[in-house]
This record gives sequence, structure tokens and C-alpha cells, in this order.
Amino acid sequence: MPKVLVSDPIDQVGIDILSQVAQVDVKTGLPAEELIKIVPEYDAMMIRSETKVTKEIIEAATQLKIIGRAGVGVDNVDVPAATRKGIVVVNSPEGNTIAAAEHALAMMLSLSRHIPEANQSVKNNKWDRKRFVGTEVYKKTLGIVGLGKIGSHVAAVAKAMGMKLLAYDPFISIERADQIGCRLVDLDILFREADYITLHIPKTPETTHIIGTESIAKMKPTARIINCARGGIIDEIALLQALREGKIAGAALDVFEKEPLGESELRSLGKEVILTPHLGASTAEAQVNVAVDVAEQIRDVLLGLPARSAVNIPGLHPDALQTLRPYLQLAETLGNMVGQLAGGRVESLNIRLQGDLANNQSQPVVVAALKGLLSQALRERVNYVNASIEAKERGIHVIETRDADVRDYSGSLQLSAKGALGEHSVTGALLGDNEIRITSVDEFPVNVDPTQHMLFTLHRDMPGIIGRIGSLLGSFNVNIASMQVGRKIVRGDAVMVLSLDDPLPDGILAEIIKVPGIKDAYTVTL
Ligand SMILES: NC(=O)C1=CN([C@@H]2O[C@H](COP(=O)(O)OP(=O)(O)OC[C@H]3O[C@@H](n4cnc5c(N)ncnc54)[C@H](O)[C@@H]3O)[C@@H](O)[C@H]2O)C=CC1
Ligand SMILES: O=C(O)CCC(=O)C(=O)O
Repeated sequence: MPKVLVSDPIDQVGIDILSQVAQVDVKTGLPAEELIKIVPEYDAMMIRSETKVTKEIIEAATQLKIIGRAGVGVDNVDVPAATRKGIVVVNSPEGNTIAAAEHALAMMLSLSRHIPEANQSVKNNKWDRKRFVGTEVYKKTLGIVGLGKIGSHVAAVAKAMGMKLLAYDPFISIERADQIGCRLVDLDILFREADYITLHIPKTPETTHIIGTESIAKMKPTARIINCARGGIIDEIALLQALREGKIAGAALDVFEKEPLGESELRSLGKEVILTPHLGASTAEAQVNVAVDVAEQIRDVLLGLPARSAVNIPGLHPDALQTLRPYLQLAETLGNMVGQLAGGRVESLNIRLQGDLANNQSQPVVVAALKGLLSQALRERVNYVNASIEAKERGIHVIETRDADVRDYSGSLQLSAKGALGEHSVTGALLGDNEIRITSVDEFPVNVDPTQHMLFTLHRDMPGIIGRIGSLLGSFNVNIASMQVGRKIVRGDAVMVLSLDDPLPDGILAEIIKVPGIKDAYTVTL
């Protein structure tokens, strides 16, 4: 039975799902050294934000297949290291959207009405109403940085509260922002005009310290900042100084440059600052959502099924995946075949997606072709996660072309690879029952059912040649299952594709090439 390590607190519903297929060990709060020691035992890890899955932990893992992050941000996982090792990283992109958005809105209202301090004051037996006069959010301007899932929900609620909405998101269209009721502006305008600024972006090199001394200098002295996204998007030292000097009116932070927040002068500030311990996703509903979402994906991957929200392989809706699955098999077979025809050391792979395959959902087909191409060299080390990165590291130049007008079959795929034995191409399609057919080799039309052992020849189309090859194979006790010849003109060049019941013995290729009229011969083993 596979083993799953749950190293952060996860809702029981997730543990129950995993327990159907695996032994589940819940060990929370382990130091990194302990994780490095025990990770070789595990096939899967399930985490929230506390566990940092570092390169060292990933390198120590010997059978880890999947890391499941019960939440959105995967910045606590070294995704490139996982990818290189072929480990799938999955998350729950939507499970805590509402929780995080509501936390940001709660922070905004709490800042406006000083709720945490007022509450503390009453609990301290005071009745101080003057100190806690607040401001309304109605008709104020909210600047939303990052108009994705959480930012959009914040926008919808803020709009209902009568706020004016500005947004900055370089990856969102004006039409989408219009639909949400936001005016898309550049960051400079947002900083200058907003009364409240709420951050809903991932932490990346571009977004690190996007709020710092320079940006704060552009803000209104009445501005309030809310960060329920990631620590480090705000420069905490610059923020502290700005709050002390009254350059802005307040800040509400759920996330910090270092978590848990250690010694920090932010703690010493008054009602202008609200701090929560990374609670954005901490609602009962969100924790059930993310636990189910991620546990189901871990279960599926352990059962050999694809994950629906992998961050390091092309994601696909399950329905789309169902349609694409036979094409993935086709692409892998063709990739494997063309890699062998090209003789390894492939420099370039041209992938031509034709007919229905020319749509944008077919990216995984490209990955499958690369997986097939590299499978001779890397065997089980290559998978859907690391195929693209392995191809890149080997310097394989991948060119994709899409042609929806080629309609010989509903969808077909042509791969051309240039390697040690020159440039070769194979085209394949699926028959009605999803059976794979090779429909051309080096542009010569054929109709071949690929089998484990195959022989390809390039020869002159002339009488007697097929018989000679047949006799030669017979003399080596190799049984021919089927044979196909493809030619463009009579007595010109032709290809012969033989499916064999037996592997070709050593030395036979050299004999085949000696047959008069044979120009080249290749073996392929699938
Ligand atoms: N405090 C908490 O507990 C939680 C925090 N989060 C964090 O909230 C953030 C947003 O999450 P979602 O809305 O689900 O993600 P999302 O992917 O739906 O949205 C992120 C948006 O940021 C935009 N973006 C990316 N780079 C940008 C840049 N340089 N400038 C401006 N916009 C940029 C993207 O175009 C996208 O629209 C993530 O960092 C996530 O980790 C999410 C859930 C809970
Ligand atoms: O697991 C948590 O509570 C943190 C959630 C979070 O930050 C995220 O989903 O990105």
C-alpha cells in the first residue's frame, strides 16, 4: 500500500479520502532534518503553508510521486526541483477563494472601524467611544492589485458596498475588468487614487516589495493597505516607517515576510495596524474544500490517474482530458518511434498538430510527444511532469505548428525529428475505436498498426526486394506479422514497414543494408 505523509493540519475529510488507497501518517510540525530523514518512505505528501518542501527534502525523496498543497500558493514548495524529479505538484486553486476574499474584506472593515482595538478596550472594562470614530467605505476608492479569483470576489462585494473600483493586473483584459465593474489602471494611478489598496497577487520576483518606500510615497495620507496574499509583497520595514511617520493611515496584514511572525515592531503599533496569523483560508468551509480537492488528486495520482490541478503539468478539465487521452498515447508512440528513426541525439522536434488537435487544449499532446521521444534515453525517469524541462535541458529545439484545415482524420499528428541518423518523420491518427495508425513515414503513405518490434527500410521500388527481405528475416528465424509498402511513384523510392513477432537479432541490420536496392534500414522497439 502506498504511504502518504500529512505534515500540516488537514481536515479529517481529506485524511479519510486518502485512507481509502494509502497508509496515511499525520506528523505535523516536523523540523526539516526530520522530514529529510523520513521522506524516502513516502509516495505522497500533503501540506498546507507551514511545511516548506525544499530542494533538500525533494532530493532526499526516492519514491515521492506527488506533493499536494491544500491551498492556492505553492511558494512553500520548490516546484522546479519537484518538476526536475518528475514529482507532480497539485493545489486547490479555488477551494479557499471565498475565505481569503472575505478575510480581506473583514480586514478592510476592521481597519475602517477599529474593531479589534475597540473590542479590546471594552474587554478591558473601558467605554471609550471618541477614540474609535471610523471612516465609511461607501463611495471610497478600492484599488485591487491582482484581479484573479480572490480579487474578483473582493471586487463584487466591494461594489455592492458602494465602493469605486480600480484594478491593476497586466494579465487581465479591459473587457474582463469591465464585467467585474473595475477600471483597469496602471499601478501608479492606483497608488495615487485609492483610499484602500488590497493585494491579491502571487509572490514572484516582479511582485516582491511592490509596496515599498517609493510606492508608499505616491499614496494618500489616508490610504490603508490590506495584504492577505503573501508576505514579501510589502517591504515590512518601509511599511513600518511609513505608518510611524503617518505617511499612510493604516495596514492590515495576514501574511508576513517571515512566518510565524517573530520579533517585529509591527506588533508595537496601535489601532492603525491589524495583524492576523495567516488566517485567510481558515474557515471550516475552505478547509473542507481544499482537503477534499487535494486528497482526491493525491488518491487519483496514486491510482495512476491524472491530477486535475497540477501546477507543473498542463492542466486540463477532466472532460477534455478524457477526449485527449487516446491522443496522448498516439503522441507518445510517435515520439518514441521518431526518436529511434532519428537515431537518438535529437536536435529538433517539429510537432504538427492537425485537424481537431490544432486547438489550444492540446498542449499535453506536445508533452506526450516529448515524453515518448525521451523514453529510450530516460526510461521511467521521464514523465508528463519533467518531459518539457528534460527536452529543454538536452537542447532539443521544439517547434509546434497547428493546422486545423488538415482533415484526413478528425485529428492527426506529425512528428519530425532531426538526430544522429538525419531527419525523419512519422504521422499518425486514431481510427474510430481509438486504435493508433501510422499513416505516413518520411512522407510515404502507409497504414500500419504499431507493434513492439518493427523494421523500417528505405529502398528502390523494384521487383524481388520484398521477397529478399522476407527470406533474410526467415533465415534469422524472425516471423513477420505484417508488412506495408508506401511509395509516391512506381519504381521510385519507397518505404517498407514490417511488424515482427520477434526482436531483430544483432547483426541483421547490416545484412539488410547489403541487399541490392536497400538504401537504409532502421529498427524500432516500442
Ligand atoms: N492569506 C491566505 O490564507 C491566502 C492567500 N492566498 C494568496 O492570494 C493570492 C491570489 O490568489 P488567487 O486570486 O486565487 O490567484 P489567481 O491566480 O486567481 O489571481 C492572481 C492574479 O494576480 C495577477 N498577477 C500576477 N502577477 C501580477 C503582477 N505582477 N501584477 C499584478 N497582477 C498580477 C494574475 O494575472 C491573476 O489575475 C495568491 O498569492 C495566494 O497564494 C490565497 C488563498 C488564501
Ligand atoms: O493553508 C493555509 O491556511 C494558507 C492558505 C494560503 O495561503 C493559500 O492557499 O495560498
